[in-house]
Amino acid sequence: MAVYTEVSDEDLSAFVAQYDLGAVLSCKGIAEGVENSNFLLVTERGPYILTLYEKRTKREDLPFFLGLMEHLAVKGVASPLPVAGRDGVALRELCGRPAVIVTFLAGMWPRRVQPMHCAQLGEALARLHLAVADFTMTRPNALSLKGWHELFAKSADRADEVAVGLRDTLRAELDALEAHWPTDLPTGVIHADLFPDNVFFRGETLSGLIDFYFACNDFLAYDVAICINAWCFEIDGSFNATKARLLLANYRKVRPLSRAELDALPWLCRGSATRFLLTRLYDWLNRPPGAFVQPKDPVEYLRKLRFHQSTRSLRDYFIDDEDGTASAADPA
Ligand SMILES: Nc1ncnc2c1ncn2[C@@H]1O[C@H](COP(=O)(O)OP(=O)(O)OP(=O)(O)O)[C@@H](O)[C@H]1O
Ligand SMILES: N[C@@H](CCO)C(=O)O
Repeated sequence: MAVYTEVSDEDLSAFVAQYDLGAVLSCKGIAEGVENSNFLLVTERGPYILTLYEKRTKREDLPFFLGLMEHLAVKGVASPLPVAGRDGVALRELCGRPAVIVTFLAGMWPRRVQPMHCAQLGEALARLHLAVADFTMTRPNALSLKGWHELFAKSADRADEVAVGLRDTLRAELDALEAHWPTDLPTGVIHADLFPDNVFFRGETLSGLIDFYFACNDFLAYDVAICINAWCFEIDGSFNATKARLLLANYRKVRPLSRAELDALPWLCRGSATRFLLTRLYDWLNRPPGAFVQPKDPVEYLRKLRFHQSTRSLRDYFIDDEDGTASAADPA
């Protein structure tokens, strides 16, 4: 559970009094997420989400994130909308943290990802990429190559506490990524953290996307790679090619991927695996004492990285046709 900052009843009432939301009926810490402190806030006007932004969400980035959510609402992408106080301001302060109330999105994230979830995700991701094409604010990706090196430097000495040989693996992988990272693919605003717990479904239908706090400008295909890693592996670590094909095929129905983007996918997947391995490793080694949070397993992403490093790479699964179309053949 991620509640790093406790909010007293008095502070909460004074905070909510700045909005036209009526009185607070209840406020409970949310038992999910690792980045920020989230509360389900119920007022006389209904349910909302109260977020207090913690260490990794920089104050100066918040206008970009909130502006993006407002832009998405205008474009009809189902996602939370920041709520402004009576003074018209959405970004406020609570308990010494930047804080925002956003609208509540109904739905549940899928606990067991099925192929049909991946199909809908592919389409929603492509629609998101099209919807942000005219969003004018920008934010560089702080968690790309340079940021990975910085995270590695902070964790290298203790990396082998998590897995023997991890330090050498990461050093070699960062060198390989430096040599192979693409330079001129189509860019735009990406979600950059579209894991199953950030995609809501009502019944079997995708109902919305949340958690835009890693959104940034980067290669659009890198977002696809992040989703392949987050959605298309099974609990036993095996890659599910059916899910990946559905994700890609439905993405490409809305936003075609160029040959260059398809060719780059294996390296984008390795980069994405390295990115989440590094942040999970850092968080694992730097767990705040007493915080009500379950850190995510770094080794899960080490396994995904090893998969992408292996000869049975993505290319073998579906990037094998001359024209870049997905292949149906599974090279068993
Ligand atoms: N707008 C919303 N509507 C409904 N539920 C929400 C909303 N925003 C957040 N939640 C709930 O809070 C949980 C945590 O939110 P969120 O994913 O934004 O937190 P986080 O700390 O940034 O987590 P993550 O580890 O995914 O980065 C979600 O899984 C969801 O249950
Ligand atoms: N989605 C991230 C955590 C939130 O940044 C992970 O699973 O490592």
